[in-house]
Amino acid sequence: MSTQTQTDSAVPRIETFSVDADTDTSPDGALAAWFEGVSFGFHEGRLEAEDLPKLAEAHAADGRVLWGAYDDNPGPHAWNPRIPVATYGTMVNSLNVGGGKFLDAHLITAVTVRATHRRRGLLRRMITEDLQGAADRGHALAALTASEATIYGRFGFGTATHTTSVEVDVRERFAVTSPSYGRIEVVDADAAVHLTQEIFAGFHARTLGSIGRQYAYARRSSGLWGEERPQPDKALRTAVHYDDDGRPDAFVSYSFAGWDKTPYTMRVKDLVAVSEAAYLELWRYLGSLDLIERVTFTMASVSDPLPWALADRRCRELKSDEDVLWLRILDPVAALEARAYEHDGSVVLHVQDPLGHAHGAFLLEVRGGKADVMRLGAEAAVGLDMDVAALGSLYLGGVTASTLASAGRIRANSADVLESADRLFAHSRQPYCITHF
Ligand SMILES: CC(=O)SCCNC(=O)CCNC(=O)[C@H](O)C(C)(C)COP(=O)(O)OP(=O)(O)OC[C@H]1O[C@@H](n2cnc3c(N)ncnc32)[C@H](O)[C@@H]1OP(=O)(O)O
Repeated sequence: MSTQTQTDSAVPRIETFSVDADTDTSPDGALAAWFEGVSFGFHEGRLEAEDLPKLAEAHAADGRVLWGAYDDNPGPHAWNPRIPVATYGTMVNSLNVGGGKFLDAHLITAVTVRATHRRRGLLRRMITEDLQGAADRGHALAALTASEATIYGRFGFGTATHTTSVEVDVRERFAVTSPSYGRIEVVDADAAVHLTQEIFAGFHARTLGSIGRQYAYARRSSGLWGEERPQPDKALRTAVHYDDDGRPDAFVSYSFAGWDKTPYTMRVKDLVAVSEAAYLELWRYLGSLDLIERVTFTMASVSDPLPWALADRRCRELKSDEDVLWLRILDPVAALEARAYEHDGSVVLHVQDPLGHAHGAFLLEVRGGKADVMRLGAEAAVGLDMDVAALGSLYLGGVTASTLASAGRIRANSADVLESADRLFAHSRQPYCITHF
């Protein structure tokens, strides 16, 4: 499928296409040119022709829609004009919105604009058109993971989940004190590709804020594919934890940083567990690796139980806190009715949205954990007033209305309204997303 929009030949022509079994995967095809555009935008190397069929298979499996902006007026010696000067991609995957509920999210990825064409409104053009399309197709929200935190707020995205980066000293003083169970096995890549998918499915089903994973993930987490290319990553090892009944309930994939790096370090690439107990078992395993002095993990939960399970909690050093999921509410009625609530109550929200999708006043009423949301007239009394990006941050309960009010991101007409909004949006657990896309 391929569609074109507009145009006046002075501005790049935008084309969108999807990938299927018939897509040309030769180095001269539009798909290869699109990948070259993405690689250029993220400062990666040129594409290897042999990788194209596998990359195409992955993009087809994800149901991605690819956007390219083409400059039809290139200079005399310009790089191949078939390579887009801007790229953009979308796909749909599920977001866990708590209480065993899921919402299909419109995911945005692969956003690049070539330096020669930047700051002329190409991103704005693509994202504005795309968000309108997603809203027209009935998506209640869009999501992305951002390369820089300064880009997407203006388009209505707010940070909704965070992870922490930790370094753990696993020398003699390291000991996990929680009760031990089950067993660990090192598995080969072919088995790992299935096991990591199965374990992730268990994690996704129970974890607020989790986004379903794209096709390449299990291949990269198992070492069948590397990070840069769909070729084996021979340095990556995968260990799986099985419970007492032999069911796989956690995996970790990791690689050694090398003998020239001290302290000797194991880097966790991916670590997924269906329960806290299984998570701690993986740490017990990582702590048992001979010759290793330090383990690094960049995707720990902000409510990580590890320090509380260590004999010496100072073994775990917190290095940084990073935003992961950015949410953009497109339809406040559908989005707010879809999520789970742990407390009853009601609040009137006034939402400012420069793009219009979520603009308006809404009464959110929760009874018996079920939400009803009604659109009100502009004259409705204000409870909370916020822009749509703040609503995206509030949506999964990763930050409270009070904190956003303290930061000047929300205005409340009384302390009582803030307090009831805090209760209404709160989840007993912090949202945790370990999918980058
Ligand atoms: C979901 C993802 O894929 S995240 C990956 C994003 N991509 C990258 O980081 C790759 C490197 N960067 C780029 O390719 C480009 O600079 C992009 C895509 C970030 C921006 O593309 P452009 O076409 O230059 O953006 P555009 O001209 O439409 O700018 C729109 C607005 O965003 C602002 N903006 C754009 N990029 C940035 C930035 N990096 N930091 C701060 N503001 C930015 C512009 O100033 C403009 O603001 P305004 O309209 O409010 O005045």
